[in-house]
Amino acid sequence: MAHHFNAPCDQSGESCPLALASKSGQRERILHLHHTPKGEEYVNIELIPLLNAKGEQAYFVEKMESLRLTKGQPAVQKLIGRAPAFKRMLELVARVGPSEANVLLLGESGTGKELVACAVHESSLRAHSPLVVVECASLTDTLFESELFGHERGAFTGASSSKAGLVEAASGGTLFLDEVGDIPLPMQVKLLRLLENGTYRRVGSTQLRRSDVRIISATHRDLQAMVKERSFREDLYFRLSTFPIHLPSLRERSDDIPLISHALLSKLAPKRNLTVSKEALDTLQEHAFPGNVRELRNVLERSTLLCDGTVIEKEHIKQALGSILSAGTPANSEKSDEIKNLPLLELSKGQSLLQIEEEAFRVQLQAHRGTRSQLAEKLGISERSLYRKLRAFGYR
Ligand SMILES: Nc1ncnc2c1ncn2[C@@H]1O[C@H](COP(=O)(O)OP(=O)(O)OP(=O)(O)O)[C@@H](O)[C@H]1O
Repeated sequence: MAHHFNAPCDQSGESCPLALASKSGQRERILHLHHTPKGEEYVNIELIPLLNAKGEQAYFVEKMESLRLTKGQPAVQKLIGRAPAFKRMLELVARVGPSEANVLLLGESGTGKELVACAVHESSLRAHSPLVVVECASLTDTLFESELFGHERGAFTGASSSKAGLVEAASGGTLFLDEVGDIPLPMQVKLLRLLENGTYRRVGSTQLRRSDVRIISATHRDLQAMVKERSFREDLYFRLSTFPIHLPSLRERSDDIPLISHALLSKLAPKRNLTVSKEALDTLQEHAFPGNVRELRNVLERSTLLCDGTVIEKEHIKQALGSILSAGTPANSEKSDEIKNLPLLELSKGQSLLQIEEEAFRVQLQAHRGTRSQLAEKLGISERSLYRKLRAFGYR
């Protein structure tokens, strides 16, 4: 069978489109993972019941369609996972992709929001036009407007020529607003106008311009709470969240860890044919992974360096995890000495974890002499998370 089960799909943990359509008596659509001569691919299956003269279900029309492929390796195929929570998420992606609805991706850092945004764009009718990513967290208030909407020559000091904004660059395609919760309030009004009327003005111009973009936005923040505390406009929230999709954390789909680990290892060390022992996988599955797939990737990368053979063992994983966890469980004595020599932070009584993080962050920031991307790498976080922290701790 295309889905590689010995029994029908509904007896193998998947929903059966035929069973659903015969029960509901109406059109049903579902996403299945099929094994084809080209490899595994996600297929949209649509079942439509046809009635006979007596109004009884007599036939079913079945339509199968691969998720649209537009690039060498489409984003949806880079998204690895089979766990029920992950499949439910992918099903929503397949459902909303071909529509024009604005999508809001909600999920912790490292859960794959950018990959999902690409998958939505690639499965849309806009797939052959650009997908333009706007890192909202990295833009200051003034930069935000000119980056997004462009500016005219002389609009501000340094504007020696006019420049098109990202909205214009995305025309006909998709604008991905990453970390949309970080958009400053005055800019939220301008974004709202773009969403409501499809119009905007370049900085320094009175001319109203039109734009045809679909908006996908993403955030790890609780936007509803931000609306309640009035730091995010309610009208904008409703416009952006026509179709919200929750991206499951790795904790919610720890069954996927073996599969993702295997795929990541073949990319991290393509020539080494590495496998992960059962005990090592158990250790990975017990870990909470606050940094989700990005963190798993880092842990595995470290493990490949710690392992000389072809099997990554529990000890390698523990050591790799130990170097990102607190000094509590040093993996070896050398490490323990290294940790002992670290400067101790003076903690005052009642200091919150956030204050401790802020203090540690400040120390690292002041000592750092390289680029921001090097600092992010050193801290084991994404550059976007670094910008978020800089903003949260008031450095910009
Ligand atoms: N399901 C997945 N399968 C394979 N790789 C994944 C998956 N989800 C995320 N990744 C990988 O994890 C890393 C982080 O993904 P991505 O940048 O899309 O996350 P994010 O949610 O946008 O994180 P952040 O908000 O911190 O930027 C990337 O290297 C991505 O390729």
